[in-house]
Amino acid sequence: MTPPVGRLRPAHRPARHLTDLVHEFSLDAPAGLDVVLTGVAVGSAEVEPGDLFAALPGLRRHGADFADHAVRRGAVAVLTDPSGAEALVGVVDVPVVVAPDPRRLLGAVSAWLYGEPARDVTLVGVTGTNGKTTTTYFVDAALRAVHERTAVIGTVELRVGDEAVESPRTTVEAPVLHGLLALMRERGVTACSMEVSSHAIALGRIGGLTVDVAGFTNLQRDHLDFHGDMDGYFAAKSRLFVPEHAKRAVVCVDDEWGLRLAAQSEIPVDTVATREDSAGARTARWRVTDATIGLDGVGSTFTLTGPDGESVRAASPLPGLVNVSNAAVAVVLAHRAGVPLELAADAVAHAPGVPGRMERVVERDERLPLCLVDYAHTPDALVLALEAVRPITPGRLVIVFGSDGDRDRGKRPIMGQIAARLADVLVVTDENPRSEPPESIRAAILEGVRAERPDGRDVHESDSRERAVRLALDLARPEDTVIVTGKGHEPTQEIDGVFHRYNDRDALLAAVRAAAAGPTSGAGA
Ligand SMILES: CC(=O)N[C@H]1[C@@H](OP(=O)(O)OP(=O)(O)OC[C@H]2O[C@@H](n3ccc(=O)[nH]c3=O)[C@H](O)[C@@H]2O)O[C@H](CO)[C@@H](O)[C@@H]1O[C@H](C)C(=O)N[C@@H](C)C(=O)N[C@H](CCC(=O)O)C(=O)O
Ligand SMILES: Nc1ncnc2c1ncn2[C@@H]1O[C@H](COP(=O)(O)OP(=O)(O)OP(=O)(O)O)[C@@H](O)[C@H]1O
Repeated sequence: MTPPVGRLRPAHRPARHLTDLVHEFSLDAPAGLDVVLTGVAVGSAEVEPGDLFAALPGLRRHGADFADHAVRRGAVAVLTDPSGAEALVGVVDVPVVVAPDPRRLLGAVSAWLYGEPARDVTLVGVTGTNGKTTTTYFVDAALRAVHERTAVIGTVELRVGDEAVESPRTTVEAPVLHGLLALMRERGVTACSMEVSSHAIALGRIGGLTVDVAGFTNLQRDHLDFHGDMDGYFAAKSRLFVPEHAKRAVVCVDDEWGLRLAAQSEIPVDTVATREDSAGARTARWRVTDATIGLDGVGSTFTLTGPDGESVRAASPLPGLVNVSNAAVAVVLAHRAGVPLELAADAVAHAPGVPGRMERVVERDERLPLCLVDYAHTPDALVLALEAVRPITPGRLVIVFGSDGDRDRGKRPIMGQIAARLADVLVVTDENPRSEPPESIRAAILEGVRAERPDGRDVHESDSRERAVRLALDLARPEDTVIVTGKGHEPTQEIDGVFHRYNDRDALLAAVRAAAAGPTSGAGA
């Protein structure tokens, strides 16, 4: 897939006067200076000629430190806060406009610059710890049933109509978002489903955006390094469910967080209970019943019943009960976004696979085990992924996994313990170690593994993810299942500031080719 740089804006650029911007948003600006703005950017490396550069105060640096770079790349004006403006005196020779909190304003500024493109697109936004990507793709499948051209914004890709580029993150910065929406308008795309991360909400990336329907999947332990505690994390998520950002909501009430969100919501809410034993099963407007896991382990069927007695027989095309949940939420989201219920259910049932989400890379045959790639990288997601795979595994369950560096350290031993409890053969390896020593991350995981399995039986460690995958293939017999978790679709592995091209699916396929070519020597325990 094409890397994203330079491919995200409409061909016909806007042209808006800085003086109009200053007037519209009551900014502080030097008198008498005007320039024409044809775009907006938040990172200096993404600046294109004619852009307004937003120099924002960051967690580590101030964007004003990079204004010079932005101007050299062609920025014609800078939007910043008072301390940025002070730092820029005599540094850049373009107009500097000042707002007390430019990050909060940036979404609205971007929407204004591009002529409010979101108004021309039916928008579904999905948030929650797990299931955003899967649900977003299911929603897209349903939207396609009534919209000729659709778009997807999320972790895996940015897709507008038929064109897709790699996504830099789950939810792009506000200027990129509104640029994408303008591109959609230009290309006749009339519906978009997007993932909304908690970081995006906290950092104002959804400023200037009101989605038609906002969806909530669940809240589980993750990102506590950024949000502090679960209440802080919940508070960030719930800021999507306010009139400024969403017209209505579809909230999964399988957990207490969903119930809490629905209870406090100021916008109309459709609650969905996707398990008969879930927290909101008795009170939810929409309910899933009769969920049956398919015998081939591929999909599941279920009945979805609505508040007005409507009922459809529906299906999830991916294994596991979590995907019943994602499919049910997606059907209700698409229905509330204007897709007839039966049509939405049918489209979700036939949705194509989602890259890196329970993706079947190698099918079981007389020589090879079933091999899957899954993005589970939180304790809860790991439990659910392993539980989903067990029923379709006649032999042993072999897992290759690790945990990210520079992120929530507390979950590492927990992940180790879960893998030791629910899988048979473990290959502990690296994920994205980032700035941390990879061996210390593995050591923390192995501590959890030992707590569950003190004799260290069938536990292996490898300092190379490629070799770990190969080792798993070597160890597995045809009746076993190999599942590689944690990185999903990711096209790179981040080690010490360098992004190496790496992908679990490719590594599995390479390991299969190597196995076909002859015996190998993997890295052992
Ligand atoms: C923790 C976090 O989200 N940080 C975001 C934050 O960065 P920051 O405050 O640390 O920025 P900084 O490095 O101090 O720099 C300050 C300013 O200088 C600018 N700058 C910096 C360097 C440079 O060369 N040129 C330049 O212009 C930066 O764009 C920034 O505006 O603001 C920046 C833009 O203003 C974001 O790019 C950055 O996201 C970073 C890249 C990131 O990795 N974010 C992740 C954690 C994230 O957002 N993840 C979620 C998904 C989470 C999940 O569900 O798994 C996502 O939506 O992708
Ligand atoms: N509804 C769900 N509840 C719990 N776990 C889930 C659910 N849906 C998917 N998962 C698990 O979480 C993993 C990530 O799923 P998905 O990519 O759809 O979520 P996400 O919210 O987009 O994650 P991220 O924000 O980290 O990209 C899956 O690979 C699966 O193991």
